[in-house]
This record gives sequence, C-alpha cells and structure tokens, in this order.
Amino acid sequence: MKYSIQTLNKISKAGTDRFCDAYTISDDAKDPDAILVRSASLHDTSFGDNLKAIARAGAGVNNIPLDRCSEAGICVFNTPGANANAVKELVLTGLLISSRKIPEAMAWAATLKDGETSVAKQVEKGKSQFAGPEIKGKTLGIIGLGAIGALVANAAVALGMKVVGTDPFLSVGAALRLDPSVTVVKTQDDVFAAADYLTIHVPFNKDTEGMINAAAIAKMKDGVRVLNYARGELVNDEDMIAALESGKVAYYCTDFPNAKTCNAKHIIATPHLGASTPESEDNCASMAADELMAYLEQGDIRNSVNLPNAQLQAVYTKVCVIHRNVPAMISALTSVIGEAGANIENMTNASKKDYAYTILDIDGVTDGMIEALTAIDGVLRVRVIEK
Ligand SMILES: NC(=O)C1=CN([C@@H]2O[C@H](COP(=O)(O)OP(=O)(O)OC[C@H]3O[C@@H](n4cnc5c(N)ncnc54)[C@H](O)[C@@H]3O)[C@@H](O)[C@H]2O)C=CC1
Ligand SMILES: O=C(O)C(=O)COP(=O)(O)O
Repeated sequence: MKYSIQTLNKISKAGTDRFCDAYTISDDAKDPDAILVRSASLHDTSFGDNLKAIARAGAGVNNIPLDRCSEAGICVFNTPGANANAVKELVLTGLLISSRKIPEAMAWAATLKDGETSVAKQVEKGKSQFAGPEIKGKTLGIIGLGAIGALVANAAVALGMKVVGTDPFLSVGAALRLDPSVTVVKTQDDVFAAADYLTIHVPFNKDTEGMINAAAIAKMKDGVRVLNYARGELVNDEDMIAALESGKVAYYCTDFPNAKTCNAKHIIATPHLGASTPESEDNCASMAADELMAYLEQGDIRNSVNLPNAQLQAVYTKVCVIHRNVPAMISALTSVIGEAGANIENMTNASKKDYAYTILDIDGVTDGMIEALTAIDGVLRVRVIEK
C-alpha cells in the first residue's frame, strides 16, 4: 500500500524522514491520504474523498475546519506539548524585555553617534529614561495552565516571581506538573486583579475570542504588561491600543502583529516566532509523522483533537469505523457483522463529544459487509486495514 502525504508549510526533515518508502511526500500531492500542516489555513480548502487525516505539527488547530473534518470522517491530530518549551522561552524573553524597556533602549542606542559628547557619555546621561522594574517578587498572572502555561508558571517561579493562574479545565496531570507555589484561582478576574504581568495560553475558539477586551483590561492593575503568545484574536485590538495610549497597559507583547497593532505605541511584536526553533520544529514534525503513520497503517489514534484515542492489536482484518456518538451504534455494527457470518475477534470503542470510533478485528470481512456498515445511519466512514 502506497500513501501520499501533502505537506503545507515548511515541515522539518526530522519529521518527513520518518516516513518509509511506502510514502510519497510532496507539497503538491493530488488527492492525498493525509495532510501535514503548520499554520496554513485550511478553512477554504476542499478535501478529496481519499483524505483520511490531517496532522497539525504544532498545538493550535484554529486553522483547521474541525467540524467539517469530523463530518467527513477525517481524523485531525496535533502534537501536544511538542513546541511548549520554545514558546515558554519566548514568553520569558517578552517578560524581561518589556519590563526593562529593552526594545526602546536598543533603538535609542542604535541612533547614537560620537559628536560634541562621546557615545559613552550620551549613554550614561540618557540611560535613566529606560529604567524598568525587576520581575523578581512581582506577580505573573497566567490564563491557561496547559502545556505552555505550566512551563511558563514553573519558570517564573524559578525566577522569583509569584504566580497566579486559572484554567477551567485543569486536568489532574496538568495540576501535578505545576510548582506547588503556583496559586490556582477560580476566575480570570482573580488573575486580572493580581497580575503585574499577564500572559495568556489558551486556544483561540468562539469562547476565547476577544477575551482580553476593555472590560477585562479595566479589572487589571495600572501599568500591567500583557503578553500574548497564543493567538491575535484573543485580544481586542482597539481596546488594547486604547489601553496602551492611556498607559493602563504599559506594554503589549504579541506574537501576532497585524495592520492595526504592528506600529502602535508600546507594542513589542514578533512575527509568530513562538515555535520557530529547530528543536520544536523537529519535535512537532516527528510526532505528527508518527501519528499519521499509526493511523494510516494501523487505524490507531493518538492525540486527535476531533476523535477519541483508540488502539487495537489485530490478528485478522481491522475494520475502523468513525461514527456518531449516539445510542445503538455498536449493536448496529455488530448485527451487520454477525449477519454476514463473520466473527469479531476483538474490538474497541471510544467516544469524544459528538463522535465515536470503533476498531473491529474481524475474521471473514467481505465487500458486502463493508457496504452494509457504510450504509448504517450515523456511520461517517469505514476503513479496512488488511493485516
Ligand atoms: N506563538 C506560537 O508560535 C504558539 C502558539 N501557541 C498557542 O498557544 C495555545 C496553547 O498551547 P498549549 O499550552 O500547547 O495548549 P494546551 O492545550 O496544552 O493548553 C491550553 C490550555 O488552555 C486551557 N483553556 C481553554 N480555554 C480556557 C479558558 N477559557 N480559560 C482558561 N484556560 C483555558 C485548557 O484547559 C488547556 O489547559 C495554542 O492553542 C496556540 O494557540 C502554541 C504553540 C506555539
Ligand atoms: O503550534 C502552534 O499553535 C503555533 O502557533 C506554532 O505555529 P507554527 O507551527 O510556527 O506556524
């Protein structure tokens, strides 16, 4: 069996090298089995019938039409945590350079020339305008304590900061990864009130869009520094620019500049560099490649964002069914197989929100059986994987 992978964006060789000879990898593949992507938007892309999976080499999946993929039985993966350290390091950079006014100080230093007064003398005379506070002893507020938020929290503690964070979906595992001195509070408002520095690490979706707006900013301390290495859409640009103009927000660090914000006062903008390190590019691409191979070759799912995790060791033929998470689906599937006179040697089923996935190990698969499974109301896709 040959598989075709279409790469969008530049994908690290560490990832593409993992695919064996059974795969062709190209950026202009026609009707691929899978797509490997970073931040390219797929919202206006139409998907061929052959497309089985999309792997996002990275964390955020807001560039992928998840509902459309689920309905078409396309499994979408991401690579949890694989670029978290890279983002953490850029957040720490933003924290320090916004505190110490480094961008303005560097820009000013670059303008100096020896004249009546030497550069060295101008430096000593002019430096006081760039004095800025230390972060030690100050409070960092964190919205979102997932892979990145937790690393940022622990690093900030190590730098002597007090850390207050919130995450309505904080898992036990994520909580255990936090340094014990991190204070987890119930609401964003508690974080806004406490933070000298505020950093957001949540996905962009309809619940988080524009979460940092005038109302939120009003609850923050005067002179707060806000860091956004998550997504531009989480912050209301007009409200942030007004807060920077008034001085309510002292600095806004963003990895997502746009036409409105890129030249605004007291903005420290980077061009979406959070994950742009060789280490994280390798990690993400390798993890994404492994996820795709396991799914295409074995039907096994690890780290899908729209379907549940599920794996099955099979002896005979694997029949992998993506279906709606509604009553009587399993009995409908097993009836068809039983009526065809075939035996189910082993099976697994799992669900995630509205969708479910069943892997069956069947002795005696026939074309008629697969047609009948595909025709069941609520079945979105059936795939046969020969041993
Ligand atoms: N600048 C860059 O290059 C990068 C940006 N990102 C962005 O950072 C985001 C977070 O990445 P990870 O930490 O790896 O993801 P993650 O999934 O490990 O963590 C996200 C956390 O946000 C929490 N959350 C969701 N809604 C929330 C809300 N309303 N309030 C508080 N917490 C909420 C979740 O429970 C989860 O713990 C990504 O979705 C992506 O948008 C990620 C990697 C690189
Ligand atoms: O992983 C994420 O969510 C990112 O934003 C990283 O994006 P990139 O892969 O650098 O285009």
